[in-house]
Amino acid sequence: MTPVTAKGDKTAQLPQLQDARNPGMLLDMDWVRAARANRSAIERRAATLPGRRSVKKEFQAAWLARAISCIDLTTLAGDDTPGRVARLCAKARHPVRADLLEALGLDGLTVGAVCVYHDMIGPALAALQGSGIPVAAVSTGFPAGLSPFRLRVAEIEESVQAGAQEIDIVISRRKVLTGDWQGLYDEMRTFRAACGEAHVKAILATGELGTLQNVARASLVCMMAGADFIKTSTGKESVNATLPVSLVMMRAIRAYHEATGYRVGYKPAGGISKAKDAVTYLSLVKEELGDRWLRPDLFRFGASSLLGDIERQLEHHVTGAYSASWRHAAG
Ligand SMILES: O=C[C@H](O)COP(=O)(O)O
Repeated sequence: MTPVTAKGDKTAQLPQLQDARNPGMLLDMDWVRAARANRSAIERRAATLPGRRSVKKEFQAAWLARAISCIDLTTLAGDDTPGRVARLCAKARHPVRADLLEALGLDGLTVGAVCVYHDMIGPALAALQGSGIPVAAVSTGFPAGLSPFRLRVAEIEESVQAGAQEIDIVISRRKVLTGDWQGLYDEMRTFRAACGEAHVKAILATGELGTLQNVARASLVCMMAGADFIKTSTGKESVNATLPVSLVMMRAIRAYHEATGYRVGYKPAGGISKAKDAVTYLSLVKEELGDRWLRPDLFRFGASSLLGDIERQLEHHVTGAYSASWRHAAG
């Protein structure tokens, strides 16, 4: 077995890099209108990604450990209970069996955050106390974002008050579909202000935006309005995170960084449940945005069931055998 410590990324020991938070800028409609997305070229490029052997076998464990450190371990179900959230948080603290972590030289590895509905912020905070793992709350009438605007803003304020350090808001899809970019900008700006010190992730719900061009434009508008992260999906749309959408959003992030100097984070979410898909996403981030984005302050997976498969793969890396997937139920 190749030790991760040899040449791999010891995620748990990464120094925290502190970038200035994206303050946003005035809405630049010329830039928004100029944003284009060539669907066939993007789909061609995305189709080549999963087949490419961009991660050598000996580094796979290190990449999987990095993926774990970037997971927003999520439960967003109507039947969530404090008990379920406490179990998820225990998994967030110890995402991989201690003997495997020790064998890999990765003591102290945790996930990036735990993501819950507002009602579960308290139980999550209690279960994560002292761990340094932030609690993220979905907000603004998640997942549809169709409750009265005043209530959506109040929901953010209540979640921040309750102790959420990250707020995942949903944008109004109709503002994108009707080309109301000023309306989207104003809404996002208000959400960002309501978050205060809490970081805000803007969920675009890309599966409901119609075109990749709309995805590119909505990404730019949300960043101009001060989003700390842009996120693909709620996990509740019929189409969630995809590689073509990820390419479009990452290129918007790159363009925004080149123009303003500010780094905005990226969070693909929904339907990512296999370790090999996680590695494909990480490779794409590396190629499109560079190594600086391969850290939890700039990259997260929104996932409820990815961790179990990654743990299985790590177990295989250490022991040479696969365990049954039911043994990795939580996460
Ligand atoms: O933001 C996170 C998503 O809701 C998780 O989606 P998933 O359950 O398909 O992993």
